[in-house]
Amino acid sequence: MQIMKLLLVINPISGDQDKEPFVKKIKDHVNSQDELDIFRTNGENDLEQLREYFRKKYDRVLVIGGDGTVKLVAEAMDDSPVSIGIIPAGSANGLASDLGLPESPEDAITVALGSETRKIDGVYLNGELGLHISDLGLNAELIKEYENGFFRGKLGYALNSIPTLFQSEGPYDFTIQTKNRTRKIRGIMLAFANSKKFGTGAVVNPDGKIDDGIFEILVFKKLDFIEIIKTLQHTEQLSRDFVEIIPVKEVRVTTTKPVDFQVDGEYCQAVSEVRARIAPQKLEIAVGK
Ligand SMILES: Nc1ncnc2c1ncn2[C@@H]1O[C@H](COP(=O)(O)OP(=O)(O)OP(=O)(O)O)[C@@H](O)[C@H]1O
Repeated sequence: MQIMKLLLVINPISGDQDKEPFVKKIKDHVNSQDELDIFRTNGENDLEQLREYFRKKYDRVLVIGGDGTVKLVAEAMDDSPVSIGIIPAGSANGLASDLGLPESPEDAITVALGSETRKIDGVYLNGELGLHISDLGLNAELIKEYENGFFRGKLGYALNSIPTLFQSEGPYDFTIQTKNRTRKIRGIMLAFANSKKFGTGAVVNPDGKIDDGIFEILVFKKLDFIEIIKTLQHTEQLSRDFVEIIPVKEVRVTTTKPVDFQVDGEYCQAVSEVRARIAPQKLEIAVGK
């Protein structure tokens, strides 16, 4: 029998839930001869510490956390060819939901250790790797408030959202430069979307595919509750008065004043320029038994 070398990366605080029951289930699942290294994130110098782990060759990296933790692992492993198994345990889990990964811990562990894998694209944004959806404007403002707020988890996000929605500094004037064209569009938020839906399940980018070698620029022009409900129902075309969609491989977005910016649910800082380019087939994720 082949001995597997596994690295388990756990974010102890994501999604406000205890991860130890997951660890126990994983230990029950793997063979007793398998090597299992465990790293618990501390939120301070995780990237440097994880890079040390990747001096060793692993057969699979298992991640218990949200999108931010998957992104951390992807950055630490750089171009190492090992595939990642995701056990979703964040407040929103956008990437896992986009990939159709199971929500129940038992099924997620089976898939995370399974043999069916899928390659996905990444997007470099000002040199930082994003895997899911990053944005400038309203959603980044919400994430900033959430990170500064007292509550975590979905309820925390909702509670922190309310004041921000009324105090948002937008709309913003976005200048979007692609190879052949420069456009100026006013909106409350501009997203760089590598996939279809937000972690909440809202389908904001109906044509988005996480492995097609392109990403979409989405400019949301206004807060329109009817259109937001359509995104939750996944059915209808979204109106161009609500969102404008531009497929790109490379783009430069500038604003007249600094705008809050987030990558995969992690607040970065306010910026007035984002240069983004696709990184095709960047990561391999376990998606089936
Ligand atoms: N031990 C820790 N203490 C405090 N913060 C931590 C710790 N470990 C990781 N973090 C922080 O957790 C964040 C990443 O969380 P992650 O995105 O995985 O989960 P989440 O925010 O709950 O979920 P989601 O991104 O799906 O909404 C990073 O900002 C990281 O710095």
